[in-house]
Amino acid sequence: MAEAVALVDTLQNWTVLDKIIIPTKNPDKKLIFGKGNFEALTEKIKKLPHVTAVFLNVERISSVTKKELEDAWGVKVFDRYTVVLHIFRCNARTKEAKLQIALAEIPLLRSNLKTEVSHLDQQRGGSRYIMGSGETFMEIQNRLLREKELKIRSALEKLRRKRSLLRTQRRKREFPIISVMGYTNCGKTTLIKALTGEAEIQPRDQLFATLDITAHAGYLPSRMAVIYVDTIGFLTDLPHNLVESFSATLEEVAYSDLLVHVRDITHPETALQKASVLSVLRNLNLPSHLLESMVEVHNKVDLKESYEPTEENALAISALRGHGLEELKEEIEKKILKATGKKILTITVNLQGPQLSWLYKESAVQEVEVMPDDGTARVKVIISNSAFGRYRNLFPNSKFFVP
Ligand SMILES: Nc1nc2c(ncn2[C@@H]2O[C@H](COP(=O)(O)OP(=O)(O)OP(=O)(O)O)[C@@H](O)[C@H]2O)c(=O)[nH]1
Ligand SMILES: [Mg+2]
Repeated sequence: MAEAVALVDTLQNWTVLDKIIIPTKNPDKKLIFGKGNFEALTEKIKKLPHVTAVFLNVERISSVTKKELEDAWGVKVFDRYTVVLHIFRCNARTKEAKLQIALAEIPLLRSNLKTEVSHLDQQRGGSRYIMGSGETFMEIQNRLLREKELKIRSALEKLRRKRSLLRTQRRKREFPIISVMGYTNCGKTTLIKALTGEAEIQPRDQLFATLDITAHAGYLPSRMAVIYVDTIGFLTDLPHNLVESFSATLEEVAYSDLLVHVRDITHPETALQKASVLSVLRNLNLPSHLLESMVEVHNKVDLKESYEPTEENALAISALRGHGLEELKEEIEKKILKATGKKILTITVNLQGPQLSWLYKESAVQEVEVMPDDGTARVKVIISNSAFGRYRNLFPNSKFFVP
């Protein structure tokens, strides 16, 4: 119920006047309430003079049901899908987010069309051809929708290619990619802001504040540069594959080196939220090591007195107050090194030799400490196992140690 209210409150100028919990039957069925409940509900709605809409907190209702309820109550009726879409519409800033919303609306338009046409047909008896075009009204509308959909898809495809290009470039430059994901409003954006120190990032106390996937650079304790990817929040009972913004998030998740799962442990339904996120992830056929290495973060601990995670391996933090971030970075670094098959080493090189320039080319040099007395330098590098093997073949007498 709290979440349903939060969804409505996220929309400007919308307020909840009254709320009620009643059982629903199969939402695919035309009648989703029992007769008695339906009558009680109708009476309740009629008694509220200022009500302008009814929000049924179910995944989706069919357009037939929607029409029937709207006729009975004389107000608009929304389900989770339409409310979330509306939030998206209000929050969309970029071209991509706007296109994604337009695409997510197509199935709604299509099912509305069906209801509309069946009404027309009842009125006029059977389908008719429009002005000798050889197409019925339904066929024309369907064709227009199809054309619209194709246009949106191809525009989105262009943007997606751009994103995949960026991804390839990130890969080439060997920045490990860390996807920060979790339920909506759990603090993903706040955490990325804290980890990267990027001042322009704006977290908001709102469901679906973030609608675009963005990448932000940050540093781990050994000064390894990484990319944090901010993603769209999850929500229970939503057809995630239908909403393209989610698909893009899920695609991005599959390409990362590490997943960080942020949880708002102050939320009354935090356990349910976790289960919901994990169940979407499990259905994605992600490489199993990504799921196994996932870092679970318990956020907003500043609001709880002396909080201790019950889950093993979970890290307690406050993204807002900056608690526990050093431990989190250490943990991320450990897992990134493992995932990418890299190690951090300090290698002693002779400054007269070619070692240093070789290391600059083949590894990520973090620090160079020159020893003026003997013409050597200690070079701290992040290097892949294979590159280090080659280094040792080329320079067999080299000295190195793990810092
Ligand atoms: N008290 C407290 N509030 C936090 C903390 N982290 C985030 N918040 C608040 O939680 C709200 C949501 O934060 P965001 O970072 O926008 O959350 P998000 O997960 O990016 O949300 P969406 O993009 O909407 O899915 C904001 O009001 C934050 O200030 C925390 O550690 N402590
Ligand atoms: Mg966000």
